[in-house]
Amino acid sequence: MPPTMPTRDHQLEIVLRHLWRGLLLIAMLIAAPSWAAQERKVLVLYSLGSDSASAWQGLVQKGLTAELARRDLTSALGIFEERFDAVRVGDQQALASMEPYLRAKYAGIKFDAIITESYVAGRFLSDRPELFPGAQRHYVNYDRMGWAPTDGKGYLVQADFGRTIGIVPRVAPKVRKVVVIGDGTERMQESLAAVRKAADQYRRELAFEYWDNLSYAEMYSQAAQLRPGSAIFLLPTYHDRTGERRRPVDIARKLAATTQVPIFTNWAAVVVPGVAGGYVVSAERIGRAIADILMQRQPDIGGIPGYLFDHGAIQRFHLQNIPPTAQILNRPQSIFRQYLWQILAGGALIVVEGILISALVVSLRSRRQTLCALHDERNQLEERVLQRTLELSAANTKLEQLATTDPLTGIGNRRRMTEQINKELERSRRFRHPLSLLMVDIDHFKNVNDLHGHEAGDRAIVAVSRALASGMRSIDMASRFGGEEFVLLMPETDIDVASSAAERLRADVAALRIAGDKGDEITLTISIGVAASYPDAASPDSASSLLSRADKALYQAKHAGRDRVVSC
Ligand SMILES: Nc1nc2c(ncn2[C@@H]2O[C@H](COP(=O)(O)OP(=O)(O)OP(=O)(O)O)[C@@H](O)[C@H]2O)c(=O)[nH]1
Repeated sequence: MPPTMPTRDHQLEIVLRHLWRGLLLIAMLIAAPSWAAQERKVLVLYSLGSDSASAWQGLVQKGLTAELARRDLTSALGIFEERFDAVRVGDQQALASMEPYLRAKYAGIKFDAIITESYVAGRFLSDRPELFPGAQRHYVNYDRMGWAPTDGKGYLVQADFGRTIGIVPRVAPKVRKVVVIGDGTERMQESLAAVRKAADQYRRELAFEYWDNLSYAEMYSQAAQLRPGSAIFLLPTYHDRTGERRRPVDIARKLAATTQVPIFTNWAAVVVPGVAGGYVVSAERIGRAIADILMQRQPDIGGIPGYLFDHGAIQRFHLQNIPPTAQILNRPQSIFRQYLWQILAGGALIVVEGILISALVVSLRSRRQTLCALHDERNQLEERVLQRTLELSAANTKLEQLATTDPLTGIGNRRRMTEQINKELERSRRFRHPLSLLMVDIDHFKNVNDLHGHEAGDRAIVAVSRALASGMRSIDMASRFGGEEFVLLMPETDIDVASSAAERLRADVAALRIAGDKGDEITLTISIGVAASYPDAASPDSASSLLSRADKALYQAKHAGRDRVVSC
């Protein structure tokens, strides 16, 4: 049939339904805190014990506390809980002393409501209408299909054995035989009857065998012999044929370790690692339903059963077609999920370290660049300073040279000669050598200037200076001491050698022929006064005393007629 468009009435209905849900939600949100504020007093009666021996009770409690925590009611003072511990001590023993105990304990408390967790507690309350008068009664029941209370509100969790059996051929299509494990108790037989009825519709594809009258030893031994193609459907049994009592969860564990075939069940608490699972009643959801009743909300009883499977068993028995709504237990976490926080923390650390290292690298690089720039700058500066120093030194040398050089002849001037005389006197004293000094003066030079002009006079002075300089040893020194006057210094030379040298020089100058301006030739003569200083003399010479003695000798040479050498 083709889909039809919603009518106007239908649309209105949808809007009203949404509006109603919204109002209900607001009312519930307001109700939760007001419940706590008014502090209703509610007694929850459990059929089961509260210790670790009861896996089922543990899960119910988990669901209840989780739901209360979600509603922020964990610390509400008005919630009371009592337990019959029916499984461990037996129904009758559990019931026997509960009434006087409750009457005595809660004599001063008026409960607003009593909630029973399952049949034993429910039957106890239902059989005692005078207990806790005025309290509303809520009966949660998931194990006795044939019983319904008349004095309060019943919440029957429908055990759907059709679905619990129907899931077997769906997930394990090769299974041909299902072994149903139960016990001989009245309650179990009631359940087994329902299972038989449900199994009827699968009798063409599955053969059923019922193990409800075996000892535990027989059960495990037979289970070990089951071959692939079979499956076990384990009901929550607490007894064997001999009356021995064991918890369903322990039986399930032992069976899972013993048999080679998948184990299905209708109880969430039995789905331990190795048990396949199935369509089960969830104890945790029963706990949440009790919490809802406690808070005066409508519990989701229909949502209590659901598909639940063990991941390991799915793998081991290659189960397929698992319903998508199924809850999968013991699924191994991926390495990523397992170490998510460590990975995130490690990643964050790496990022932070990366940022720090980058900052450090940037800072180091910029520091290095700054240092390089500084280094370059310093090098350039040092180079410039060196250059300037060299230039200055060269300039100083030049200045010094200029200051001590005669510009006309290029030989040393009076200043340089005076310094040199002092140095050589010092050396002469230290090395005990004689030192001779020659004072040379061109004769009648005024006439040269007058006759040939000043420029020719200059050329004559230069010619004499060269003749003197080239006529001496390399360790001797010539200087122009004044206008046409020269002083020659001869280290390590005594008066006789100096006089001979002077004679030779005088002859050299006399041999000079200097070109005049008019094509004529100029000839010159010189007069020389020689003086010598001896280190072991009675009174050691100074520069001026040595010069003075040579000057006197020169004066004598001039006075004696010029063009001659006089020693003293
Ligand atoms: N052309 C030239 N003449 C100079 C220079 N220096 C000094 N004279 C001249 O040298 C002459 C020196 O003359 P005097 O001191 O009288 O001595 P003289 O004429 O040489 O006579 P005696 O020394 O007594 O033989 C002067 O006329 C100076 O002008 C110079 O650099 N160039």
